Amino acid sequence: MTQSLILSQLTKSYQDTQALRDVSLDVAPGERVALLGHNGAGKSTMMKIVLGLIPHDSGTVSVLGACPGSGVARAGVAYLPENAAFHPALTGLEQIRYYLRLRGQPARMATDLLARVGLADAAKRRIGTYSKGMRQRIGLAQALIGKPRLLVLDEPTSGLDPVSRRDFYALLDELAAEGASVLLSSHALTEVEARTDRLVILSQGRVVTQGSLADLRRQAALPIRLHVTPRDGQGPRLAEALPQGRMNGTGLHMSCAQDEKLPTLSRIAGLGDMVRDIDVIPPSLEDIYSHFSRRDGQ
Ligand SMILES: Nc1ncnc2c1ncn2[C@@H]1O[C@H](COP(=O)(O)OP(=O)(O)OP(=O)(O)O)[C@@H](O)[C@H]1O
Repeated sequence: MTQSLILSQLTKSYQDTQALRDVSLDVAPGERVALLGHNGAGKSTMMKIVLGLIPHDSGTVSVLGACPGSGVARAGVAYLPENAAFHPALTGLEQIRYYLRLRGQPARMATDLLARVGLADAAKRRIGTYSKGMRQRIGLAQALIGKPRLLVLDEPTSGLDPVSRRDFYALLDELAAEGASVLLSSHALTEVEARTDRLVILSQGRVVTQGSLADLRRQAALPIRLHVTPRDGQGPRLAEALPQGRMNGTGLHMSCAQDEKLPTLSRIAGLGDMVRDIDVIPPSLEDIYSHFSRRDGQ
């Protein structure tokens, strides 16, 4: 399968700042990839290079099999900037019709695009009266013009409420199922954990790790946390039987290495009627992200 995006040993410096160092990354058709990193990690620089807005210093970039910024790449790539600005006096319908005309597409497609992003009811209202989430949806409707094969989305859900975020990711799921590739940056770790296929952690311009959450979890090999709830009146006995744990008002908290999980669980199960319940809490993406960022000296 031809990859939608291939970055190979990409570097980029601005005067004395090295923004990207030897970055290699592929995105396949239908794949949703999240780019994670602290402020200044190089996410926007990477996106600008993919869009053909700035040149890179060395390495290679293939966007839909073509050079970034070429006719083929521009026709197949959509971009949603973090703070998309629109004309406040235009209605959503007028704004999208305008973009359709610019892209040489029939203006009548605007109604369908607005319905797709959940703005059918607000289509005839001025954008100046829209909430931030609604403006973001206008941005997404604009990005969907011409059925893009690669969507580049810079912090697309910042400032959206939880329901709008869920709707946004549901729409990305549909686009990915139709074969579109998605490269998005985000600081909202919990949502990308559940809604993307692969995570790429960028730190100081370098890819420190990438993979599915399960891959990253394996690589990080962080301890698993266990929460053991005692039966009524059994707390003191449980604390004595599991001295490595820490008892608080809700139960006993302890942790163990990944490869100790099953033996530890069977030991706890062997405590019989002292135990009411066991919760196994794997490391979250926040834990994994901090682990890799710390390892990189941040
Ligand atoms: N035009 C520029 N001139 C000089 N330095 C720049 C320029 N643009 C970015 N940089 C520097 O390059 C590095 C990477 O910046 P970039 O904007 O790509 O990071 P980012 O990961 O997108 O950050 P954020 O999460 O804050 O948007 C930073 O050190 C930044 O200061």
